[in-house]
Amino acid sequence: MVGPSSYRIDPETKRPGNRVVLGFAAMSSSCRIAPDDAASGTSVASFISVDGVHKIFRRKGRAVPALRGVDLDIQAGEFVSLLGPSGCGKSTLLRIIGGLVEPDAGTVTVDGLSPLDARAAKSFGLVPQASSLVPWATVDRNVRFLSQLEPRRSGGHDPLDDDQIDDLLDTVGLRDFRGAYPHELSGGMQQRVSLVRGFALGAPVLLMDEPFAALDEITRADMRYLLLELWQRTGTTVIFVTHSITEAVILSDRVAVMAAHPGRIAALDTIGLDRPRTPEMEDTDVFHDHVRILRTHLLDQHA
Ligand SMILES: Nc1ncnc2c1ncn2[C@@H]1O[C@H](COP(=O)(O)OP(=O)(O)OP(=O)(O)O)[C@@H](O)[C@H]1O
Repeated sequence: MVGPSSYRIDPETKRPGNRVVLGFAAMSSSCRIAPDDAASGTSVASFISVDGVHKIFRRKGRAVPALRGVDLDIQAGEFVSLLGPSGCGKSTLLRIIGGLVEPDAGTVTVDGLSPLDARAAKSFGLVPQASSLVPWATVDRNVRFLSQLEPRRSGGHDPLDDDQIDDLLDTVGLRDFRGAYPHELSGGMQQRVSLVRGFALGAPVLLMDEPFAALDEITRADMRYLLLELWQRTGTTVIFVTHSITEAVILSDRVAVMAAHPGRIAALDTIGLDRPRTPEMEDTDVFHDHVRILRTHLLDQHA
C-alpha cells in the first residue's frame, strides 16, 4: 500500500491534488521541511510549524510543567493525531497552536503567521469534546451561527457558502434536520452538526479535541468515516486529539505519540494505508501493525 510519504501538495492550491476544495483562499507558505520529505530530499513547505515549545502552568504557587521541547511540522491538508496518556499535554499543544494559550518558550507559525494572527485571520475551526451547540437555535442556525456572528476580517478566510454547507449537511445525513433543535437530536447527530459547523467556517485548520469521546462505539466508528469524508472534500488541515489508537490509525496521515511529565513527542508514526480509508482496512495487517507499534510506544511511556 502507498503510504503518506508519497503525499504531495498541489503547487497551485497548496493542497493535496486529489481532493475537492470547497472554496478556501489560496495559502502562502512558510519554509520548513517536514520530516518525511527531509528524508526523501524533497523540499515541501510546512504549513504549521511548532518549534521548541515549552509550557509551564502555575497552580497554587507550584509549577506544573505541561510541555517541554515540542517540535512538530504539519503540511497543508494533512491529518495529524495527537495520542497519549491523560495529562501529557495534548490539549495544551492544540490550544497553543490555536492561539488560545501562550507558550513560555519556542515558536509556532501557521501559514507563516503567529497563532494569534492566524486566529485573527480566522484560520481555525474548533470541534470540542462535548456538544457546544446553541440549544435555542436550529441545526441550520447552529451551523451558520459563528460565521454570521463574526463578519470576515480583511485577509481572513471566507466561510463556506449556503450550497457548500448544504452539501456538508447532506454528507452527514442531516439535510432533513435543518429545522430541528439540538434537544430533538441524538448525541451522535449533535456531534455531526458540530462537525459540519467546524468545517463551515471555511477555516484552513480544524482543531479537534477528543470530539467523539462521549459517543458509543458504533456511532463513534461511523463518525470517523463522516469526518474523513468532510476532510477529503474540504482539504482542511486537521489536528485531532484522541485516546484511541485505532481511531488515530484509521484517520491519520501521521500520529504523534506524546509522553507525560513533562509532555513531549515521543514518537511519530506515518500511517501506511491508502486514501480514502475504508472500514475494510481495519482488518488488514498494515492497520494492525500500526496499532501494535503505537501501543508499544504508549506502553513505553508507562514503563
Ligand atoms: N490552565 C491550566 N492551569 C494549570 N494546569 C494546567 C492547565 N491546563 C492544563 N494544565 C496541566 O497541564 C498538564 C497537561 O494538560 P492537558 O490538558 O494539556 O493534557 P491532556 O493530554 O490533554 O489530558 P487529557 O487527555 O486528560 O485531556 C496537566 O498536568 C494539566 O493538569
